[in-house]
Amino acid sequence: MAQYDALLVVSFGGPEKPEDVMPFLENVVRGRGVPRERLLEVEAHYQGVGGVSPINRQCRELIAALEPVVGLPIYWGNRNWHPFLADTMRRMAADGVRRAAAFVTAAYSSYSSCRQYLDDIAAAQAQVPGAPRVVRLRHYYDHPGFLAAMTEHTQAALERLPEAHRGDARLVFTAHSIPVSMAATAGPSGGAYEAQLRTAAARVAGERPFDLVWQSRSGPPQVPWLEPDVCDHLTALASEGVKAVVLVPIGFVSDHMEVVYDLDTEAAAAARELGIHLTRAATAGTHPRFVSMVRELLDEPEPAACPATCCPAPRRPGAPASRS
Ligand SMILES: CC1=C(CCC(=O)O)c2cc3nc(cc4[nH]c(cc5[nH]c(cc1n2)c(C)c5CCC(=O)O)c(CCC(=O)O)c4C)C(CCC(=O)O)=C3C
Ligand SMILES: [Fe+2]
Repeated sequence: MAQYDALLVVSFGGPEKPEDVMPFLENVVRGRGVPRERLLEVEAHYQGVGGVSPINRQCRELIAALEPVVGLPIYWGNRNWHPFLADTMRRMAADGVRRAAAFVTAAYSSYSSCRQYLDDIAAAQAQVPGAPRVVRLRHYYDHPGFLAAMTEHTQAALERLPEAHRGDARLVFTAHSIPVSMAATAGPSGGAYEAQLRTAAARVAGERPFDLVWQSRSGPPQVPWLEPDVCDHLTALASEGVKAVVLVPIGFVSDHMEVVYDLDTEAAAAARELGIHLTRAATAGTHPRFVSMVRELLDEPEPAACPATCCPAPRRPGAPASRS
């Protein structure tokens, strides 16, 4: 069993009031070539819900659920909004933390879902004299705790469909789209983001047929991203005669903005228009098996660090090679 003296929860971060929204978005897209129009559109999604992303509250709820289970002091730091990782690192150093385990709220390999978090942890450590050592807990997309939570939530979403449609409803798994080039270099030998998602989706689907599609595309339009988009896929399913769909956001671990806007607002409207009965499975959130998974990960031997070559930062013409 590895010995840690603290757990560090590392997340994306989100705005908590209307004035936070633009500075948060600027942090997310700095040097990323996301068109201004796309940014203003996304700003409107956040302002439409009062300028408050659900993600910080969800992190606090996860930490509250972890507290009685992990038996360690828990710290929390974000990449893109308060509490920022560097500020948290400073507190950890002041509290005398020497060796922390990091639990990242992203389960899969890719630059955006793995390496970028590691780079941001390292950048925060570099800013803080006496910063603790940080060991990132392993990827957990195939952990029985994560899969049990998603399987139970998928079953519950199936049961929310009208009874006559439950038998032949299609399971449609979704994850954040990423640039095709980023997908190609994900993990130690490439393609890991999609392969891991497919593994997790197949385990949750069991005997049922399923599809894996993409959501929340960003970036400049001339750059290819993973397709099909979930709304286009619903259109295709409707033309095949599919009458009921359960959306399963297997790519995320809480019901944050990408889930409540892109699925519960946009995809739900598309389904209504197409005459498809649609329900959406909850993400892992604070499901007890997801919470106990973190404890189990802490009890494992120290995981090997990712090879330095995996999930490289994408080359972005005109942008600095790396932000951190
Ligand atoms: C793989 C992946 C995950 C899953 C792994 C993980 O969870 O980390 C994820 C999660 C999230 N993405 C989020 C929000 C945003 N992502 C953006 C933009 C981007 N995402 C990307 C990838 C991912 N993103 C990429 C390649 C970009 C393009 C810019 C770049 O190359 O980096 C933008 C910019 C505006 C736009 O959407 O165009 C926003 C606002 C939120 C917060 C939700 C909330 O506030 O509740 C969360 C959890
Ligand atoms: Fe994102």
